[in-house]
Amino acid sequence: MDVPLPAGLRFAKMQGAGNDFVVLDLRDGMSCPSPRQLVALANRHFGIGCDQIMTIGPSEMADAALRFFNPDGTESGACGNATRCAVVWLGGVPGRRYRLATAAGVLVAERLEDGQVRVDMGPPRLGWRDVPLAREMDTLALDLPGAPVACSMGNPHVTFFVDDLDATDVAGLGAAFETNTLFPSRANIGFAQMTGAASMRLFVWERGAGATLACGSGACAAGVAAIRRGLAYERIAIAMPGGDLAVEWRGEGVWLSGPARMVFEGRVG
Ligand SMILES: N[C@H](CCC[C@H](N)C(=O)O)C(=O)O
Repeated sequence: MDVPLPAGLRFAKMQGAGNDFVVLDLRDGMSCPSPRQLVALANRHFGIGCDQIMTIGPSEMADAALRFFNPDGTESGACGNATRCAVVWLGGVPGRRYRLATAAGVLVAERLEDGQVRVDMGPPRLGWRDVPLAREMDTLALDLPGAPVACSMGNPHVTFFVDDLDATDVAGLGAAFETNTLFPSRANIGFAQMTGAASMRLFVWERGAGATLACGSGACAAGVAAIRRGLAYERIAIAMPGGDLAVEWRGEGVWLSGPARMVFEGRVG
């Protein structure tokens, strides 16, 4: 890891349910680090360390434009927890609706009176080409062991329903399925255990990041999967290792709610 870090780069460290982010505000003209520098900044030993880097840029059609980069340097079209953190960074005025331009579309988000932040992640894309899959298949039960459910939230998600999450090899199975040839863009792999008609436990192995303490778009995908399978109704409480999220889906946009916190601000040496 001999990539020189961009000296003087100002950043913020934020987290949502333990999913942690380096936030780079480029709206005042600060240049975006190179892809190799982004990888170095995300490294937890040689850099700042995070699950994703989020850049916040100017936008003519929204309050800001967001981009998301995994620690392996790949860019994602969606990142639910980072999007929620962006609302806090932009001021987080309760009751104000923030419009955030992303590769998956312009999302609407707001700070709730209890301090949590919720975002409309847009509708799930349920077709096999949307995920995307390498060949035509029913996304409600993929032709894979465990017959998982697939969708896109602007990024590809596959959700397995398991009886005992603690007995599930999340890292081994997650890494194997992430790069399965059925997923030409790879995939985020979720493992969900229903704990009631309106609740589940969820672990996610993230594409390009590995196991994280929470995954916002993964929670949306798992909630949609449960509702499509008839395992839950419109709103689901989702307990993840780093904290609790909530997902609501009534057939249109998927609303993701949860905590979003500033941790510290810093400057690269
Ligand atoms: N690793 C994901 C992006 C981050 C998703 C997650 N952190 C979230 O909150 O949605 C991907 O490559 O699609």
